[in-house]
Amino acid sequence: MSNSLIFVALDYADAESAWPLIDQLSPQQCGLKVGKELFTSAGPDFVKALVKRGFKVFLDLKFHDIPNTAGKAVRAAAELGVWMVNVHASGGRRMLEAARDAIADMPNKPHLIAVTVLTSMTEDDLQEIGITVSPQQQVLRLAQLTKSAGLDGVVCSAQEAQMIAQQCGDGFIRVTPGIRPVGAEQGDQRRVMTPPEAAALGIEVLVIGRPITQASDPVAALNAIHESLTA
Ligand SMILES: O=c1ccn([C@@H]2O[C@H](COP(=O)(O)O)[C@@H](O)[C@H]2O)c(=O)[nH]1
Repeated sequence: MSNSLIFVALDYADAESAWPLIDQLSPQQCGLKVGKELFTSAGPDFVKALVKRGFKVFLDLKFHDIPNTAGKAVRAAAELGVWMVNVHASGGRRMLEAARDAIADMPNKPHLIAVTVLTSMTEDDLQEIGITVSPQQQVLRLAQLTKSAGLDGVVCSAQEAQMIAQQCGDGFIRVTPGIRPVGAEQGDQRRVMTPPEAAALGIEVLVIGRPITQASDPVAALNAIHESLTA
């Protein structure tokens, strides 16, 4: 049996388009990830409705701003009752610490994690923005910064998950998008892995969007992924 949680990335244009799938899901099957597109159109009340239904919600807004603004945004996100919120690690130590401090007094505070290197990015993409190390090296640098700033974990690709466990220790949450079942379209993702391979690494959270949401039968696609983890 796999210990990896699957979060379905609800990358829909609006709440109306997202509800038909949500209505067929249960909190025992998966968590739900709400990103920039759906949050911008559906807003905080939609997120609260998912929380009220008992789902673990990952509010994936990837805040990246000056420390004061990022901290206040993280606090506002946490007050929606979500399970996990995130910022970009490249915002730097003071921003990460401001985000951490902004929710420190909350009794049921969400997990606070930081994005390292987007799973869509390659070494060439990093070069173009002036980062002259490999994605792996940059992920490690940002994961170590995130850990030392007192956050709970990182978003990385599954390809870096083992290295992060070795360097940052058990209990540091690894959240991995870029998960693609065999035969699924890669799309814009570049650093990818299949669900069984990722689960075998003990990755805590697998984020899966289009392979589920764009399948002709999304619930069957999710069930097939679950079955592939235990096969
Ligand atoms: O590095 C990152 C950080 C976040 N994401 C998000 O995860 C999902 C992936 O969706 P797929 O359809 O399975 O590609 C999407 O919401 C991204 O915004 C990421 O892919 N990589």
